[in-house]
Parts: sequence; structure tokens; C-alpha cells
Amino acid sequence: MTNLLVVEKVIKSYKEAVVLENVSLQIADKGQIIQLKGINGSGKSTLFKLIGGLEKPDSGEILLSSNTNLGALIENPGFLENFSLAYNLRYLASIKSRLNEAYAEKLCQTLALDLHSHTKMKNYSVGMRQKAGIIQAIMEKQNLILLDEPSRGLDQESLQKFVTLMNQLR
Ligand SMILES: Nc1ncnc2c1ncn2[C@@H]1O[C@H](COP(=O)(O)OP(=O)(O)OP(=O)(O)O)[C@@H](O)[C@H]1O
Repeated sequence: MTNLLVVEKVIKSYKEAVVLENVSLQIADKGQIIQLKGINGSGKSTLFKLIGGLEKPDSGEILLSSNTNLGALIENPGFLENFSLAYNLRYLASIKSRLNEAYAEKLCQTLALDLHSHTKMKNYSVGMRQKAGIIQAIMEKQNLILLDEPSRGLDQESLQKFVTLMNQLR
């Protein structure tokens, strides 16, 4: 079976500081939930940025298979701040295809967000932005999903719904 992701002997430094030193991992199957644990500043977000192509490794390789469809929520998700949630989701989906409105609606309902709200993204709370970030990472039924601190800002009820949602995606 082709791996969805291969990280091979990756080294990444910022100035003098080596953040990732010979990191290797493979993700072969769908249906796995893999937790990346490490103390603050140990390089978790950096690894996600490398996998997402937002940063380049100093050496080593990051390989995504041709059938990998990557979804990512990395640190503070960027949005078109003067536009609504629906506009943003349609825009993001349009890069590859077209928004599945029914699925987006279902995800929004699950996480208690109003897809049809006219509120501009810049006026969303931290938790609402986080939910929007989670939704854009999974709304295309991506088969490899990177979620960096996904619980940030979520209230207790939303957190439970998020966990249920993740288990349903497996
Ligand atoms: N753009 C950058 N320029 C310089 N140093 C950076 C940059 N990005 C990250 N670092 C440094 O790399 C190290 C790893 O940061 P990273 O954000 O990957 O850690 P983390 O494990 O995700 O931390 P946390 O658990 O606190 O979110 C830290 O020392 C950080 O200061």
C-alpha cells in the first residue's frame, strides 16, 4: 500500500537552533488518529508547517502520495477577514473543486456554527474561528488531516462534539 505521507530524516533549524533533528514517520492507512505529543517549543507546529508546505526542511524529504488530499488547521487559520464564513468556505473549496454545501452545513450544525451568518470572519470569536478552521480542514473529506491544537478555544460541549466528529471520520 502506498503511504499517504512519508517524512524521511527531516532536519529543520531556525538560525542556530535545531528544532527538528532527523524526524521520520510514515502514515500508511486511513482511519488512524495519531497524536503528536511534545513540550512547548519542541517543534510540533514546525513539523505540521513542513508537511503542509508552508516551510521547507533544511534536509530530508516530505512525500505525499498522489492520492493524498491534505486538510490542515495549523496555528491561527487565515481567512478572508471581511467576508462571511460561507464565502470563505466556498472560496477555499473552489481552489480544488466546489463546496459540498450539504456537508458543510452538517459540519457547521454539529459544531454549532451558522453557515449562513453574515458576520465577517474578523468579528468571529477565537472559538468560532477555531471551528471554522476545523471545518475547512475536513469539509472536502480530506484523507490526511493535520490539526494543530484543535481544542483551542472550544467550549466543553463543542469539544465533545469535535471528539465525536473525529471518531466518525475514521
Ligand atoms: N519562524 C520562526 N522563526 C524562528 N524560530 C521559530 C520559528 N517558528 C518556530 N520557531 C521556534 O521553533 C521552536 C519550535 O516551535 P513550534 O511552534 O514548532 O513548537 P510547538 O511544539 O508547536 O510548541 P507549542 O506546544 O508551544 O505550540 C520554538 O523554539 C520556536 O521559537
